[in-house]
Amino acid sequence: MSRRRFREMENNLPVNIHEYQELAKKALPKMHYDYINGGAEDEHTLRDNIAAYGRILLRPRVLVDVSNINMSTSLLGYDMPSPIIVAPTGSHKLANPEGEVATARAAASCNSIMVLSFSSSCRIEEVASSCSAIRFYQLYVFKNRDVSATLVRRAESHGFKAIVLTVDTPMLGRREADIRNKMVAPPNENLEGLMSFDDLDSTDGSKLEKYARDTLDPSLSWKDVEWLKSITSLPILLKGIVTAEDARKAVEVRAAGVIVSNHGARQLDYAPATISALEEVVKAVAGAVPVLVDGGVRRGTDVLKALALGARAVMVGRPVLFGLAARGEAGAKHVIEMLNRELELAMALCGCRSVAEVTRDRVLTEGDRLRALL
Ligand SMILES: Cc1cc2nc3c(=O)[nH]c(=O)nc-3n(C[C@H](O)[C@H](O)[C@H](O)COP(=O)(O)O)c2cc1C
Ligand SMILES: CCCCCCC(=O)C(=O)O
Repeated sequence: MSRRRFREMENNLPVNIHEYQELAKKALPKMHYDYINGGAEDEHTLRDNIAAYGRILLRPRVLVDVSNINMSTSLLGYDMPSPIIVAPTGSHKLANPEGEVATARAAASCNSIMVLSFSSSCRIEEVASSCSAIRFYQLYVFKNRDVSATLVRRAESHGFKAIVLTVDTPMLGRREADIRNKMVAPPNENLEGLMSFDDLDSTDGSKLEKYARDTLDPSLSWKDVEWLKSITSLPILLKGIVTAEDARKAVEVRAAGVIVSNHGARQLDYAPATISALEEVVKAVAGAVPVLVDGGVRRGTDVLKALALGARAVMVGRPVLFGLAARGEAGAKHVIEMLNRELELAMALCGCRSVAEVTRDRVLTEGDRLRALL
């Protein structure tokens, strides 16, 4: 590439996640963009996941020497240069033909942990051999438990370091854009030889929803965490918890971590925005295990707010897919880098030199403002 062309591209690089979203919308067929961007039913929670961050204000402290900012932290004993992790999202080949392999390389080049989705469009083995990095594997439990168990064993034997069990999806949420578009997901190559999907074509509506209805086990319950423990020695994080009651149960069943998530508002509409549910969960867990959060993180300041409310790390879903759709691996990498740089700046401007200094008093929540009026 000529130096001039390179400079042109550099000058036109998106400067924030919103611009990546615009580019992704232009780049993708409507069915695929709607699948990635959409939420369940009225999309109330989808809007609120983002809006709730906007209702939290920052309380910066000044005249702190911030010439060195250290964003590093650790999770399950693994050191991370920043608390930003790639959330599990299915079917990356919808965004880019290289799929999860490109995303894995992008995350690895930022030393960021990636959680590979059970609904990955690339094979576990292919992702594992594409680059070396710490990776976790997200699990759905199918009616046919052998299928899920086989994938867990494959992930474990290919070096994945933890299982993220998604607990908010006994059935797929009602995503009306997908129904209208008759959404078809690319084949999950990991399931080749394990199951067949003959009658999906007969469905008039979201084929993804039909596939989920046929496969996901709606009887999954707390006792099944024991089953999962019996088939893997990896630590298990539970993803999709938004209440103190369930957070306490997660600790009781000895989960290694809790992820406050509403599945990017794709499951139960009118579930709370995750940043509004975070503190309740953090208090209930009382330091027993790390608490992560995802949903609506679009800015470094959002990450800082989540850390201040007790999150050990945050996961980002759609932003990485927007980057991938817009510019492939380079775009996904740029998205992670941009969020890291924004977090660094937010920490400096708030007078926080390390994540340990991002304390509760750096944020003013809606609850704080209401309590101040009493
Ligand atoms: C296109 C898409 C696919 C997703 N696929 C999965 C999945 O396979 N497994 C899972 O546990 N969560 C899945 N999620 C939810 C994400 O892990 C995460 O909770 C959510 O994207 C966070 O919200 P954000 O997109 O606003 O960052 C998916 C989300 C999106 C947008
Ligand atoms: C096996 C069920 C399909 C899951 C589709 C991926 C997903 O979680 C999503 O939110 O979309």
